[in-house]
Amino acid sequence: MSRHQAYRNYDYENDLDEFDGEEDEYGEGEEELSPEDKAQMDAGTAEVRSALGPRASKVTTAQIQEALWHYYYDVDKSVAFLVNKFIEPPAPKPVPSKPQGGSPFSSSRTPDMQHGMERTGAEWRSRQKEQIPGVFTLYTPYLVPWLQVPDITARRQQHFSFADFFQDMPWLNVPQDRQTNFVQPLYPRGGLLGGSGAPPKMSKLQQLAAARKKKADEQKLGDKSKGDDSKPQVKDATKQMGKMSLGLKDSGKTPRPATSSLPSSVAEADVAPITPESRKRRNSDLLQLQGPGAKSPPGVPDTSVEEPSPVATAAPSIFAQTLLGSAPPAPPVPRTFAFPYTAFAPSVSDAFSGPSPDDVVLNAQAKASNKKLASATKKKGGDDKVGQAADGVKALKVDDTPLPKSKNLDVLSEYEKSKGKKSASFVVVGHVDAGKSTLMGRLLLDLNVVDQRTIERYRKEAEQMGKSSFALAWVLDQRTEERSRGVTIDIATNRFETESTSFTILDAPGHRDFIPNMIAGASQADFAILVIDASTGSFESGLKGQTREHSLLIRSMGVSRVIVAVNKLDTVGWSQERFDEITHQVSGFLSATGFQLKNISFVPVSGLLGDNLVNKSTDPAASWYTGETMIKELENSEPMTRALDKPLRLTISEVFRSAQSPLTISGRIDAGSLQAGDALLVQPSGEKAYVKSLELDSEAVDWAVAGQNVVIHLSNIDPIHVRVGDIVCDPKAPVNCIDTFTIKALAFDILMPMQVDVHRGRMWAAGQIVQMPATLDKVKGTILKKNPKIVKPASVARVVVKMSSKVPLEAGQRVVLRSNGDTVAAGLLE
Ligand SMILES: Nc1nc2c(ncn2[C@@H]2O[C@H](COP(=O)(O)OP(=O)(O)OP(=O)(O)O)[C@@H](O)[C@H]2O)c(=O)[nH]1
Repeated sequence: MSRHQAYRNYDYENDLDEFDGEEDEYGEGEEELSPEDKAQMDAGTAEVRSALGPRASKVTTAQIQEALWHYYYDVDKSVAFLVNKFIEPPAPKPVPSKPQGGSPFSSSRTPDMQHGMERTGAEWRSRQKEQIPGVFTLYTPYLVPWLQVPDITARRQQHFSFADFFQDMPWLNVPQDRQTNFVQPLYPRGGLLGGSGAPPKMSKLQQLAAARKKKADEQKLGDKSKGDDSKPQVKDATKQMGKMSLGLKDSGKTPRPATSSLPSSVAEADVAPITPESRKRRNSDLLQLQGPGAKSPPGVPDTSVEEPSPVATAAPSIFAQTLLGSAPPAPPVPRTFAFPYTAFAPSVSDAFSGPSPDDVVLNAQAKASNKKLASATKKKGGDDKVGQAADGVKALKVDDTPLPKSKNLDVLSEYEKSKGKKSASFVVVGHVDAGKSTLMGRLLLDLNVVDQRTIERYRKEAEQMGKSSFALAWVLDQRTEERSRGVTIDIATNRFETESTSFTILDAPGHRDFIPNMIAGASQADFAILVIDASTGSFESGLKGQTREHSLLIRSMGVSRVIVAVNKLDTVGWSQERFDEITHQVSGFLSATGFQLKNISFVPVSGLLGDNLVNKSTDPAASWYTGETMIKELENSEPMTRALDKPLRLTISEVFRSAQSPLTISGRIDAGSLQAGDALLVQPSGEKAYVKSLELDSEAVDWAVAGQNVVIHLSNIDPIHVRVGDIVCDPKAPVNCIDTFTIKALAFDILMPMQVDVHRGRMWAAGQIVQMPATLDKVKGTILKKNPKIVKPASVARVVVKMSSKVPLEAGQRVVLRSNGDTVAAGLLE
């Protein structure tokens, strides 16, 4: 039950009913006698009456019972009380008109009352309603219930005055003798270790000892002045004391005003003033100790001059002085300390007297090439060596490798003139185990890119690992881990040629853990092959899995043409019905994703058996299909329009060492062109490099244009500045590194200000959605709502993302946003 429900259901009426009993003025109900009390009271009343005899008529039953209650049914006490108060009261004493000192608090507590104070407060209150006649009750319920004073009736009769009652309270007329005298407390004395505090009082014995010591000190000083060396032990002890009392001088020298915190004897002493001169002197002493040539290192501030005012040092305590006498004068102790390395100054200064290892290398290079690069090393010794060695290091940084020669070709006109094949890249996507790698392996086998013997070898090896069905997939899955696990992990590239086109395969992993690699593949593709597993149940599970996500991603990456390979139809007996069902469903969600139906083709295939890949299926069960083979569909696919005349942009997909260069890169040219000898800029490192040579399809070429996958051998750059995912660009029109960008994003999931991973090709960076300025109309791009708090899935929104570091990004590029392993959005940089 919630608290609100509990409050709602609370039965106030009922609970209040429980307290509707009569309450007295003190908030408590009247107490009634228990049956036992009542019986005891009745018996006690009878006993009191019989004890009083005929006098019993002079008291009422109530008075008897009150007395009994008061005295805990003690009949004798009750009788005595009744006799004294009601039957034979004593004659009233004369009451003084004014109280003579003292307090009614102490005087009014009669023995009678003190006995009676054995009842509880509640009992007192209950009794009030039945007061004994003639008893004045000054009742203060919480503070002084015992102020019920039965014997002050007389005072009441004389007009009780509160002013009199409080006459000597502290805030009124307090007599002098009752006023408080505040005595300063005794604080613990300091001074044992020379701390603060007044000089401690000395006992007579201590005074005697001190006087003796003083006398002995005076005698010692006299002896010293005479050159008397007869008491070495005392002298040693004094020396030790001198060491303890650093900075103390004899009272006769350079007196300083005594401070109130020091004992008089100590106040006579003084802390030796530490002047800049004394510090300098001390430092020079130290440097002398360290050896000739030692000096403060350059750039190190001279603290001996700049040190602030001296710090007071501890003086010997009175106790110590009593035992050992006052401290003799001691030399001032430096408060500066030498820098630790100044002690090794000679060796430091010698460090650059000879040629450095760099100099040695430079000299060797100069000898070999008859260049005089190492002129700086001619001079030996001296302070200039440091600068010269630095020059040598600088010289090392400059790569003296001759710049590669350029033919200065007009690449675009060369490209126009060339009658070469068109080149196209396609990415193979689909749910895990849909048969992507097997399909591509079979395609390469049927195209004779891979020979049958290789496949047989793979088959045997795969059989040994219990994965014989993966033999064709091994054509693409080359990594040991991929083969042992039976899954593609990274993008596998391969290439083949047809009569008209040079194709690059980008085989993407289907497993959701490797989506970033799939994104990298999709970012390089002109079109895509979407592989669907047609076997029973697999198509359905694939639709829930990566089939849909991959479709969204390739569209988001700008791929508009897709060939759907309805695979493994051999497992369903080449069922046309199954094919039609899959075609219907997939075309539905692909068109919903943004693909145009005219750009979607469906081919029923068996990657394992090779049906309808390069050759038409010979299976009679597949005779119903009259369409194109997979390879024909590929050839019919036009690659994307190339941005040939734009500045060079290439995303590095591989970095490796080759026979031609210690630094070779490969990647697809996204825009522009390049030729051997060109200068390149690598971002984000900002380092310049040169194209030593380049290759297309394993053949050396002079130039390459957008859309081609090229291998570039670089020179004049350190490999540490080049990484996979970096952008190679034209130094004259470089891509800038930014940390904040705005994209027009298609939301795959709910978007809100949140942490995201930003993917662009192989580049990855941590980021955060910091703003969502608007949701947009999908078709027109007009603003639907400004500053939405969240963006729903399948909506298009303008989103601002801030990354943790600067990365090369520019307008027109496509990025994917992922969060917690899921793709949440993808879009185009604005
Ligand atoms: N019967 C039959 N089996 C196939 C066919 N194509 C692939 N397979 C089998 O499906 C399994 C998975 O094949 P892969 O090529 O590794 O699948 P994949 O899509 O590349 O897998 P990932 O890249 O790891 O997502 C293998 O055992 C193949 O032999 C086919 O057309 N028919």
